[in-house]
Amino acid sequence: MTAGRKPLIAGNWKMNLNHLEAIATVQKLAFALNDKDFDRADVAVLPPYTDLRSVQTLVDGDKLRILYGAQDLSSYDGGAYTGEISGAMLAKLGCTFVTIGHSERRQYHREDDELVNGKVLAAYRHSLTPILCVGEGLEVRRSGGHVAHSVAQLEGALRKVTAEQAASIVLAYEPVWAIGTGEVATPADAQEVCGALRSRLAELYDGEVAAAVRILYGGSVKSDNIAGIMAQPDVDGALVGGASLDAAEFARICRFGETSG
Ligand SMILES: O=C[C@H](O)COP(=O)(O)O
Repeated sequence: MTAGRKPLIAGNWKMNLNHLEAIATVQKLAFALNDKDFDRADVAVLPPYTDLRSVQTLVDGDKLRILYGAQDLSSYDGGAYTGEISGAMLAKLGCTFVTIGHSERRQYHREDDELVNGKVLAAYRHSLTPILCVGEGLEVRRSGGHVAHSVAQLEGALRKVTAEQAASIVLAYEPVWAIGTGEVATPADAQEVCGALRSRLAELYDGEVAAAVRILYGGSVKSDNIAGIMAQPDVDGALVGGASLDAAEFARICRFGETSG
C-alpha cells in the first residue's frame, strides 16, 4: 500500500450466491462497514451475472457506497453470440468493474492472451474498469518462471491499450497454486510479482501510469493474513474469493484485519 493509490478490496463470488442470497450478503456487508471504512478503501463485490440487477437496485435504493461488477464479459459488443453478456449490458446495470482473465476462465474455458486482450478492449469501449488477472501455476512457480509468466500475461492483455486507458486498469496477481487452497503466498512473494508488474507498466507506458495503477493480490486471502499483504508497497488491495462469501469476514478483510473501523 502506498499513499496516493486508494486500496481496493474486491470480493469475487465466483459461481456462488443466488440473487436473494446476494441481497442478504450486500445488506450485511453494508451494515458491517461505515463511512470511515469506505473513505479508507474502495469495496467491491463481483457477483454472478444473474445477481447484478438485484445488487444494482439495492445499492441505488439505499445509496450504498459498495461498488460492484461482473466476473467476465464478451469480447463482442452484441449480436448472435449465444450465452454471452456484453459490456454494454454490464454498463447499463451500473457495473464499475469487470474481472478479465481469471485463471479459472483461462483454465476451464481455454481463454488465451488474445481473447483476454479482446475482452480488455471491450471493457474500455463501455467505460468499465477491467480487473485483469495474471498469475502462474505451481509448475511455473517451481521452475522460477513466475515473474516472466505474469509479466508476459500482462503484455498480452494490454495490446492496443492506450496509456490513458491503462492508467485506470486494476491488476490482480493471483498465483494459481494459492487459489482456494489455503496456501497463501508470502507477502514477499506477492510484492515480488506486483513490483515487477508495476515496473513493466512503466516500461510499456510511463512512470505516471505505473504509479496510478492499483495492483491487488489474490489467493486464500483472509482477515488474519491481509495485514501483511497490505503492508507491501506495490500491493494495493486484494481479490478475495471464498472469504468474500461471508459478509462479516469480508468486512474484516476490508479493514485489513484491524478490529475497529
Ligand atoms: O478471485 C479470487 C481468487 O481466485 C482467490 O480465491 P480464494 O480467495 O478463494 O483463494
